[in-house]
Amino acid sequence: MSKDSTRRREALVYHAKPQPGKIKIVPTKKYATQRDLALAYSPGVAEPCLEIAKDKSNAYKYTTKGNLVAVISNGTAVLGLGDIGPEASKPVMEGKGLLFKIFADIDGMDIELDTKDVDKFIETVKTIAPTFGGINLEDIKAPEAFEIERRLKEELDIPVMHDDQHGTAIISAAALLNALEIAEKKIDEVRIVISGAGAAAVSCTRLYKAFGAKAENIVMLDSKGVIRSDRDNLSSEKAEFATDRKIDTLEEAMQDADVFIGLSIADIVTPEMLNAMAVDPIVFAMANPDPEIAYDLAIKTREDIIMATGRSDHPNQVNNVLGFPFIFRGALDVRATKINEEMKMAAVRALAELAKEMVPEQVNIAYGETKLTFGREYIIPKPFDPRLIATVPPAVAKAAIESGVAKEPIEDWERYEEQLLQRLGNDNKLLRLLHSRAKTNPKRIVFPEADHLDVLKAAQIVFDEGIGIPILLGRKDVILELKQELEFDADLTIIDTKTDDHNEKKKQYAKQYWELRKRKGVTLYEAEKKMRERNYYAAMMVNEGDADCLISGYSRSYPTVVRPMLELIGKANNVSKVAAVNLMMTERGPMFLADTSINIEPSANDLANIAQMTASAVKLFGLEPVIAMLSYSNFGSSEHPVARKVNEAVRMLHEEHPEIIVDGDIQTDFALNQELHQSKFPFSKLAGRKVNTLIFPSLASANITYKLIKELNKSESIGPIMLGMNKPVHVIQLGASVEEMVNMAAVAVVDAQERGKRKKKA
Ligand SMILES: NC(=O)C1=CN([C@@H]2O[C@H](COP(=O)(O)OP(=O)(O)OC[C@H]3O[C@@H](n4cnc5c(N)ncnc54)[C@H](OP(=O)(O)O)[C@@H]3O)[C@@H](O)[C@H]2O)C=CC1
Ligand SMILES: CC(=O)C(=O)O
Ligand SMILES: [Mg+2]
Repeated sequence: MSKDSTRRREALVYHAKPQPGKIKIVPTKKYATQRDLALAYSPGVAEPCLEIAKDKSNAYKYTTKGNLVAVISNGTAVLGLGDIGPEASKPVMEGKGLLFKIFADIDGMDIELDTKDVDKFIETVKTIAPTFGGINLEDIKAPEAFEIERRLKEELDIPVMHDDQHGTAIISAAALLNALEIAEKKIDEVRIVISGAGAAAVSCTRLYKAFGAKAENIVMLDSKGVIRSDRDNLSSEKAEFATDRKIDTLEEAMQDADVFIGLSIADIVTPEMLNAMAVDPIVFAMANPDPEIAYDLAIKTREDIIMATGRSDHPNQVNNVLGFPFIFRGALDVRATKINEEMKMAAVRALAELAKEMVPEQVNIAYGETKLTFGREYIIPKPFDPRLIATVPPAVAKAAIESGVAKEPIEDWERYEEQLLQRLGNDNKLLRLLHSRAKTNPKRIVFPEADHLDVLKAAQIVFDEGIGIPILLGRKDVILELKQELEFDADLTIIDTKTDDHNEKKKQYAKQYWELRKRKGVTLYEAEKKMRERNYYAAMMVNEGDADCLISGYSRSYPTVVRPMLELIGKANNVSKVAAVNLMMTERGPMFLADTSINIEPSANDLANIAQMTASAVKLFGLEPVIAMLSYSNFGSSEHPVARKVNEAVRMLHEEHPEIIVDGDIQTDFALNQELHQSKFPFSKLAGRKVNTLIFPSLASANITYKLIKELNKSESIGPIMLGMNKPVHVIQLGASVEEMVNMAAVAVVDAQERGKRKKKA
């Protein structure tokens, strides 16, 4: 199957499963008891109603209004797909809802209107506006988009922004300022070609002019060609950018141009046109999903190009996703009545400056880069940059206050920035980071249970996403049948360890296994029999370097899967006992829990080792471990051997590993509640820090806790991740979900990468 059709199928399944669409509404208040319900609804609900009736602004205090943004479209200019109708625009609008949430913790509600009539559109939005704190207009075609936005801005007292106009303008202006700096060109001197004269193009060009671009250096084109001043029937927006030059085509316009801005349609720029541009040409081909010229073709054509597209799969994504979440966040937080020019310019400057600062390692890891630095391939921050939330909204909010449109000015900026960072605490960026990191250097990964549908599905995702190259063990006929059913036609190694007796490797593995265990009562015949078992065969593959890593355990009990790993691969040289950690995605952020699976009653020494190994695992995820050694006691308050053992483990860790941030013995609530911790135990190494790792005094307590969190909170979890093994082998839970297996595969691949790096260094 071609890459395109795979992507198409993947996109459709993504939207359809496990439930149709991308967002849902969930309650934020308790609703367990009759009393809760009497507060949530009648009679209690009448009280906030009356307060709001007295003063409308109380809606911000008692309802979702202040954090709710409507994403409204009529589907007339959906991406670069054109007028495909309101229903067909819904996936894009839901997508914006998702982005609002994950990047800025704003609730974005999509609304699709079945009308092309400007007055009716405006009237409808005005009628529903009391519900919302802001209005994001989207994918409405020009020229209607201009009037709709202008009038709504005038008539509503909440921020209204047509994102295709201003979001795009803000991001592309920031990128343009930086690209010009790299090309050592001046904005008031460069010749700019704008392809497109719609909502996005007009607004972008206006903003470039506000930053100094000269009207006489600009040529704009629409579907009919160059917009010349002598052309008839130009709309007022097009007339604003009409040129006196006597040229008609894009080809002519591109001659000696310094900058090309594409906000039109796919594939209209040719290599010849790029070759006609001036030295160090700046090309922003922003049509979505396919740019005006494909990235690879452009790069191949001009070595000196500074190239950006609207897509996430190439360097320099100039896409309004970098803007709208953060611009609305800032506007909502000061209850701005508008998003004005000052706020837009502030966002441009904040974005442009951020690109020049040192990039945090977390961002390098997320994008599989060694070291992103300001330059041709990094002119604008990446959307997953965690600094955006603490940089752009404060800049926008400050500009709103200074320009007099903020109803609730912020006073404590430090506190505001802290609150902004906390908003991102519970998203699953850690998983994104893990997957991106795996994709930078995919490894050969054995799936010993590939004849199970879900395991094969996981292997398919691992392969399609570029996380790893699966090696499939199991009944060959079943695997082939399932592969066909899944339309998984990648050409992968399939090994049936039971029937494949001519397999030379199998004989070789049997011999090696026998060599390893012949003095432990194993005969060659038994060794040969063992190699018919997939988990033994798989472990042997990793041992012999025929695979880089393995995950198993979907269909077999934990001990059955762990045994061959321990027998054949064993623990690493510097480790006294292996252990296991589970990563849980909780409401307060990611939490690592150990030992959830291996050491039933760890000694003080074992606990210290577990903490140390867990600390290394936490670092694998790009986080700094802050470890609480849990107990039912606090800092020696109990003399019971269990409490004393934890206390002793902490003493050992402090002595032998002063670099690790760890303390205890400590009760769970004191460990997790920063204020409580600080007030009672200010001497603790954990005081003032957010604990992200919990080491339990026994397997029972760790295992019970992680399963409780998983079931009660429906938290996503990864693990148990094996710690201290000699090779990257990992065990999944019996009946693990496809997502869990894919995540574990990513862990195994990253684990293999890290070991590879360490080996190289040594
Ligand atoms: N990367 C990003 O963040 C963003 C990208 N975009 C992209 O920009 C494009 C336009 O969006 P938007 O402004 O909202 O849509 P509009 O419908 O408002 O504008 C489309 C414009 O493209 C022009 N056009 C069509 N064909 C050609 C052609 N062959 N040559 C030159 N111009 C042409 C149209 O001309 P005419 O006026 O004659 O009809 C019109 O002016 C889309 O591809 C969209 O995906 C938009 C917003 C953000
Ligand atoms: C990104 C966007 O808003 C568009 O292409 O329309
Ligand atoms: Mg759009």
